[in-house]
Amino acid sequence: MEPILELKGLTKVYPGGLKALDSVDLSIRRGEIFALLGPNGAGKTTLIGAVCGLVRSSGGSMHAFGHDLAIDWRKARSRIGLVPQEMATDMFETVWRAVSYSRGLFGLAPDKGRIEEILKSLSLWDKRDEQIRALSGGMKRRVLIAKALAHEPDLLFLDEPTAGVDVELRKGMWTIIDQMRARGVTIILTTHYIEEAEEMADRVGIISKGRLIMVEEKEAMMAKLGRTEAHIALAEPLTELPPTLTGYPVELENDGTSLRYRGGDGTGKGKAEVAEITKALTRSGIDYTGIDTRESSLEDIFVSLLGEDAA
Ligand SMILES: Nc1ncnc2c1ncn2[C@@H]1O[C@H](COP(=O)(O)OP(=O)(O)OP(=O)(O)O)[C@@H](O)[C@H]1O
Repeated sequence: MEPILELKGLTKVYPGGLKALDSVDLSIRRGEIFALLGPNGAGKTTLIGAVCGLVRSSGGSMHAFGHDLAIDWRKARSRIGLVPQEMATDMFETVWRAVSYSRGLFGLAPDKGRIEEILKSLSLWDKRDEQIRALSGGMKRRVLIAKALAHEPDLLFLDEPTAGVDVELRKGMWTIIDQMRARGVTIILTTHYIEEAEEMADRVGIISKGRLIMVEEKEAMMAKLGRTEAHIALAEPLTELPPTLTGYPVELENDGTSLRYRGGDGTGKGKAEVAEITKALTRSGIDYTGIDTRESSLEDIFVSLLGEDAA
């Protein structure tokens, strides 16, 4: 299937010489949720801005829905929605007017029923006649989402949709994003909350210093780069490892009072090896009093990848 968005060699050099995007290649599939992860200043907002026409790219090409954005920008633009990080909307407008206006801006016929549906799904219906400035931060953010949904985009960018909102609202946002996906909207989100990518995304891209250093299916990334770490507390300290543990990635720690295992590949191999190790200990007559096993998270993977990139 043709990608919904295709970037090739996308580059942005800001006046002054800073290369915010360095030859980014990315294909987005129809209907997926793609999470773009990266530290502050990595280039996430610049990438979104380039696709949405807010930032002029310095090189490369962008195609959306088969249209070359450099030529047919208008045709593609009406199908792309953006929820920016910050409110750029009239604070004195009412919620209803702001959201209805967004629909009109894209040339769609007014549809009160659709606006009502959107406001209800975002729990903004009761606030429809309030001025935006009177809303809480979380509600303002939902107004931004409502505005972006009002013109029924097929491709939606969410730039840090849950930054600064409380945990409860964040979970509520995830539900809304899930509902959008169910309607067939393709979603690209940037986030600082790796938990959010772990929860929501089908694929994850990691960007650092303007370079897309990895793009993978989330599950594949976790399987490829995931690790198991286990600490086995020993009943009596050891001075050296028993021969039965030769070949396993284990070492003694805490003055020989525990064993540390670090290995596996995120597909369950680690847990299986830890079980073998405990059997080997029993065979060698070594007692243990507890095992603490932990699978690495997307966060661990992210940190280790960025560590490599920084080196
Ligand atoms: N208008 C601009 N002029 C010059 N440099 C800019 C401009 N906008 C962004 N930059 C720089 O480009 C780099 C990428 O910025 P960008 O906002 O795309 O990063 P980001 O990944 O979205 O960061 P954050 O997570 O903090 O939002 C940063 O070094 C930033 O300082």
